[in-house]
Amino acid sequence: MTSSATQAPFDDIRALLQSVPGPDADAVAAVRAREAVLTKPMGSLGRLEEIVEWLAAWQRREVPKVDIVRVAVFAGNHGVAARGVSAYPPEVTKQMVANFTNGGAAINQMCASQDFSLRVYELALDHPTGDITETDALGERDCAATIAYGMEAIDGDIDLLCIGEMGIANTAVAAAIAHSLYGGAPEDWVGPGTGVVGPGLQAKIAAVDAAAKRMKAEGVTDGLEILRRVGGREIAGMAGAILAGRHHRVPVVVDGFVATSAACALHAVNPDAIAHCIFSHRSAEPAHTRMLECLGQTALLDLGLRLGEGTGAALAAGIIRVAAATHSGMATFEEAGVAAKSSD
Ligand SMILES: Cc1cc2ncn([C@H]3O[C@H](COP(=O)(O)O)[C@@H](O)[C@H]3O)c2cc1C
Ligand SMILES: O=C(O)c1cccnc1
Repeated sequence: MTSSATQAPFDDIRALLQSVPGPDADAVAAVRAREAVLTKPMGSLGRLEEIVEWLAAWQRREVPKVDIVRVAVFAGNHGVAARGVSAYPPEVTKQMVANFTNGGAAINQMCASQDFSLRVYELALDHPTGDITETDALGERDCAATIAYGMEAIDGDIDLLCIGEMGIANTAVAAAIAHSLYGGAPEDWVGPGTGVVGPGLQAKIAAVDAAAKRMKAEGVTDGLEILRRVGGREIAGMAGAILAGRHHRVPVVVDGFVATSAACALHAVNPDAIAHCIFSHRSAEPAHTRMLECLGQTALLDLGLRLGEGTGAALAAGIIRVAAATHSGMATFEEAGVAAKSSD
């Protein structure tokens, strides 16, 4: 036993990451058995059928349901924003949080129109993280506390959690995480984000390069360490929400490029820790495709989205809800008096 005096802030999180429960094989078998007798040709609902199996595995329900959906948006500010790596000024983070509260953002409409609840987690917006080109974004205690705070997104009775973010400059930070974890060239991971071009784009490439070089020079390869040193509070919060979802039978829909970087950090520690996650969409941020490849994931949608805020996740959750309702509501061949397949 480690005594509390010698315990490091990340110890509990590492223990949770290494003790993730596996899928519910009985629930998956029940879904497959029912799928085989529903009034449609086998496999004809394509990926929707896989989604229902995935829900069963992680909700641990033989008949999955998606009645209560929550969207959790984590907001943070970044020291590296001062380097001009975004097309927008850092004040926009706080202003957009107010917009969320007042119901004016894109994610508000997507939640309202689908009857999803929206929670916004403001993470020390007046205290930006350290500039990752020169120093660590967060101390271990601060990062661990933010991950723990993110775990609260799972409280109450929910069937599905969508995670999203708001934080000016966070596509640079997500790129720094990916470049530190997966190597390559900084240009492989840097894109326009909110629309940065010219000198701003060059500054963004230089910042991501410097952050990843710092990790290389210090020999840092651990996912949680990379998250705290070149990541940010909203990304740590999303990592916590993903981890809590797994331990509380709540599957998680991960939004675009920035949200995926939180999954990358966890995946680097334990690849199985994100098996209960689905990736909502392929972001128009070019490096998202490469990031998804590193995780071995295929996103559900490809709509040219490049917003964040959980918007892609909320759209995907609508489809996931329909997949569950279709599976649970359909009649079997026997119930409907429809002739089953005549031959193989
Ligand atoms: C008005 C506005 C609303 C947003 N909603 C999400 N983002 C998105 O853009 C930011 C990341 O891009 P970058 O790294 O280029 O700053 C994040 O806040 C992300 O959620 C927004 C950005 C803006 C300007
Ligand atoms: O895909 C994303 O998460 C994204 C892309 C651009 C800007 N903000 C977020």
